[in-house]
Amino acid sequence: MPHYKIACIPGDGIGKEVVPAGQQALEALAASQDGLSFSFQSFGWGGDWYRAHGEMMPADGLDALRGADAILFGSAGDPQIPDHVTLWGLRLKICQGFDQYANVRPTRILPGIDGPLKRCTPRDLDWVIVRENSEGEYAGVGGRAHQGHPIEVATDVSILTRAGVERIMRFAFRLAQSRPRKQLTVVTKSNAQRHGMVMWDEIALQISREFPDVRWDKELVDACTARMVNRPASLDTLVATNLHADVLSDLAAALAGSLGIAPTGNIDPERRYPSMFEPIHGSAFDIMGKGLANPVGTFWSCVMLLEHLGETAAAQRLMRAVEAVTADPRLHTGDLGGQATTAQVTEAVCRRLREPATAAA
Ligand SMILES: NC(=O)C1=CN([C@@H]2O[C@H](COP(=O)(O)OP(=O)(O)OC[C@H]3O[C@@H](n4cnc5c(N)ncnc54)[C@H](O)[C@@H]3O)[C@@H](O)[C@H]2O)C=CC1
Ligand SMILES: CC(=O)C(=O)O
Ligand SMILES: [K+]
Ligand SMILES: [Mn+2]
Repeated sequence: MPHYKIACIPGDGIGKEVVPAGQQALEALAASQDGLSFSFQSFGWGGDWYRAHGEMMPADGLDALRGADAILFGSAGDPQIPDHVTLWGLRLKICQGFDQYANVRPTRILPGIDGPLKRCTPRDLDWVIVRENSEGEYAGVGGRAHQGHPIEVATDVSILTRAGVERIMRFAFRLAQSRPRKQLTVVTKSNAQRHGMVMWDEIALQISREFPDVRWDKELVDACTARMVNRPASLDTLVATNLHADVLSDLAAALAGSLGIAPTGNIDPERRYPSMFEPIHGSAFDIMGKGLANPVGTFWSCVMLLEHLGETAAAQRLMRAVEAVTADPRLHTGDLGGQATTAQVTEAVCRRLREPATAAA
């Protein structure tokens, strides 16, 4: 009988609201499916932990997570603490510590959601962005000197390694191959970034030869933003560097209706370590603590978590429950133009999950 240990890290801001919602959905799922069970361990790391202990998580915190089957994460980001301290002290510490090098970000226009593009139907927008999640612009390499002096200097050096690019390209081609259209767009900037991105392009070509059945093309990142808006149906799977994909995926989420619905998996494809699932959004300082956050991005992240565990039927059941709820505009939160609260949306999803399997399935 499958029993899964899930580590929950709500973190900061609306993470504290959406992660408990995700846990409730997983509990409702288990309660209504024979043989599926979870135990949850919650970690109070983040800004409050920093105020109490001077660090975002304990130095040996990764050891406490190592035995988990998966991690459900909220957000790192506190209005009183610099953003680079919160992000590097928690989320990136886990992503890098567990070498979760593939960040996977699916985007679709869910039923009932009115996207901002007037000529884009739900059939036209069905993307997965693969974000390199271990190096590139967010490698953390660089430094600052002579602070406050006129000669002050600061660098963030983008690092691309052959090993790092090969593994993310292989992952992206394989993912594209598993989707019906078998199509990959390699996002680049090899006109202006004339070293790392040129190697990126060369490795894409090399890896493409292992996947003769995948159709692929290359797009400069600036032009890619326009293509996402003007020709969404021409895209399917995309692969991009850490920074490029970070930006493109917020755009993708907005084009699908809201930042509040989009999910992420921070995946270790080799399964040496637990993978971590989270909504793509951050702490949302403007709405935190008010019970207004859209929990759909977290529910969808739970769907990805279940898929990663091989619980395909449960994943589909949760996704259908979420889609049934987004189809009802009375259950839309403020980011989607509605008035529903986090609790109302969560209760509606859980109610559907508790319905007899045939009705919900
Ligand atoms: N993975 C992580 O831990 C991330 C952390 N952050 C951190 O979060 C903090 C705030 O960052 P921002 O740039 O403002 O991005 P954000 O994603 O927190 O918010 C951007 C806008 O989207 C809205 N929004 C986001 N999620 C929503 C939801 N579930 N329901 C309804 N509305 C939602 C917010 O209200 C805000 O207006 C910063 O400290 C940042 O570093 C940001 C992105 C990811
Ligand atoms: C930090 C951030 O924006 C992200 O992980 O998407
Ligand atoms: K997040
Ligand atoms: Mn982001």
